[in-house]
Amino acid sequence: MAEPLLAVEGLVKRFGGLVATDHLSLDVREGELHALIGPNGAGKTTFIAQLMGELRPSEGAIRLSGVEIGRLGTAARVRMGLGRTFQIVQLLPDETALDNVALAVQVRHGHSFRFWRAARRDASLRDPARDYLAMAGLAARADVPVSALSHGEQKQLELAVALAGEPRLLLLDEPMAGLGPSESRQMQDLLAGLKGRIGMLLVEHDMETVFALADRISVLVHGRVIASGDAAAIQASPEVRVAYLGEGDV
Ligand SMILES: Nc1ncnc2c1ncn2[C@@H]1O[C@H](COP(=O)(O)OP(=O)(O)OP(=O)(O)O)[C@@H](O)[C@H]1O
Repeated sequence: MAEPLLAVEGLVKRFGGLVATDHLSLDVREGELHALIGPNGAGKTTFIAQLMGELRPSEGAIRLSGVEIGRLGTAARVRMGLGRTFQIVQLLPDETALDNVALAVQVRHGHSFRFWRAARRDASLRDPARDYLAMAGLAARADVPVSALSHGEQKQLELAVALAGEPRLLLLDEPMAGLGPSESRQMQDLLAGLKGRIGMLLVEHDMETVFALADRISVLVHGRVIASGDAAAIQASPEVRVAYLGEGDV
């Protein structure tokens, strides 16, 4: 069988006596959207931080297309095709939407921030940046400063910035957080459009979104994956009902 895009095996993270990640194993296949759900404190943020190289695991392996990346720094992982969006938006508020994406294109090209002012008018950065904005549904808002964008548009812009890194695997940390119903629908459509092209690991509390989008869902409780399967299997799982979703809520 082909190597999955992401393979995590037996990952453990201890904080003193607390086991925040408890022998966690999961994989994401090429083009798959795999959702990770779990109650507050289950260890989702800690897991993403280990995938990105922001936290060093205590034990276990993380492989990207078969290559062990668990000891690499964040920048090296990004160069190998890892990308992420954040729970709380991390954008340059005074710059326009287009400038934020063009800067991400420039970083991927390996240029230093020092040349940013000169690069601002560089078509080789701005043309691809417009394409990423369009992929995130923001073509018409290119020249608007971030601070004047709605919260939903800022989340879309974060997606465009992440896409500018040309990730093979995109970690999405609560992309629906704080969005209204129509903004949520738009974000759902955008993510649905990326399926099949980019592997995605989606951490999300919004169950409607998770059940609508995910090819597979893994349920994390106290740092352990207690169930993994498609939406129907997760909704039918007695362990999930008891441990997480609450009897009768699904
Ligand atoms: N740096 C740290 N030192 C000690 N304990 C930590 C640290 N980071 C996280 N924890 C603990 O690890 C556990 C998992 O936390 P984590 O933030 O990963 O959960 P989560 O699933 O992301 O929660 P939420 O949905 O609220 O974001 C919690 O018990 C938390 O208190």
